[in-house]
Amino acid sequence: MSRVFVAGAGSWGTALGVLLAREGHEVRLWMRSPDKAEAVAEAGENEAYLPGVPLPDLLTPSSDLVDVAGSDACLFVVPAQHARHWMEELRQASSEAALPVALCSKGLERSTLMPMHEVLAEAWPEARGAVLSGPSFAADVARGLPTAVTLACESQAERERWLSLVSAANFRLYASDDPFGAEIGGAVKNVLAIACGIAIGKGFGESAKAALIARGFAELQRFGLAMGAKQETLSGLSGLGDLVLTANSPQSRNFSLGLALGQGAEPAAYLRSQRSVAEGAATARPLTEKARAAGVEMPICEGVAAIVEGRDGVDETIAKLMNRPLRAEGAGKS
Ligand SMILES: NC(=O)C1=CN([C@@H]2O[C@H](COP(=O)(O)OP(=O)(O)OC[C@H]3O[C@@H](n4cnc5c(N)ncnc54)[C@H](O)[C@@H]3O)[C@@H](O)[C@H]2O)C=CC1
Ligand SMILES: O=C(CO)COP(=O)(O)O
Repeated sequence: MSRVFVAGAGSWGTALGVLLAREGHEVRLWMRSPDKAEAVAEAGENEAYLPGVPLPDLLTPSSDLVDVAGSDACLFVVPAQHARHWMEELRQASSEAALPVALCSKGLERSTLMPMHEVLAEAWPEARGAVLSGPSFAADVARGLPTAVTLACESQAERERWLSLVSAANFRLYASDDPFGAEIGGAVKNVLAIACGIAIGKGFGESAKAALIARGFAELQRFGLAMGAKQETLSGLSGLGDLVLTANSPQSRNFSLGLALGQGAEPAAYLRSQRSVAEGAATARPLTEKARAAGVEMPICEGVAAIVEGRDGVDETIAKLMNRPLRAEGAGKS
């Protein structure tokens, strides 16, 4: 039995905490508010983020960051735009310990354009980072439905430790030595899922969505390869696998955001009305800035960035995409 600190008690942090506690690990599920931690403990359930899932006895809700100090491992599940601050806090609370930290958040930091493992390297340099990513809706994992995801880190010994810690009967981990590639897939697919939601919200139908998935995947590969990710990672669970899941289901917050935008919702107002995070909204711009700096074209992601930031309307963006010069298919340069 290990002691695991789960930083972030949204739906995914709670589902992962429940999974580990069911496997016999002692879990501290950290959230910012002491009142909320008390209410969750009393209810025996995280009603706000994962309703209907009883918390196992081995899971203790906590608002105390110092609990990280005695832990064997940390799952980091705080939304990407708040990650740096909480990594710095965890570093202090853990006495700068070289704790194994699995990054489970999917996004790029807006102010620096960095993926989470680069943020971790700056904010908590002693931590030993890994990436846990793949097609996995929190509600599915919490219900014990069969799920497979990627666990990526450079050290083989660390990978093996993570695999034995986090694998469970219906939660299958595949090992990868490409943490950067695993992160890129998760960050980009959220932006593409918004595009697919928009297509459905506009009433364009399944054929249009399939075209967006295929051309979006070409963008994901172009960008990932230019950044040094491995092709096998991009076409694996954390890339193509998660794109297929997220781009096809209203269970996805990113897809649902797109659906609402396609039906005429105003981006900022819609985002303000949501308790849950749709990471693609904040990641779209840093992603496209990073791509442009690397000379990689990502027209679908550019369109999403313009729409969610209110710089362009849905109809204008679609017209621009459809009027691009005709070209050969393939991931290529553009
Ligand atoms: N929900 C899912 O099925 C999955 C989510 N993820 C990723 O996990 C990460 C967390 O998402 P969810 O657990 O779904 O969150 P959520 O959308 O269920 O809840 C948002 C969480 O963010 C917290 N939060 C808001 N402002 C904050 C701040 N300033 N500092 C710290 N925390 C703050 C809220 O308290 C809440 O716990 C995201 O990067 C998401 O992409 C990854 C795989 C699956
Ligand atoms: O990352 C996810 C599933 O793998 C969850 O997707 P959403 O954040 O769009 O709900």
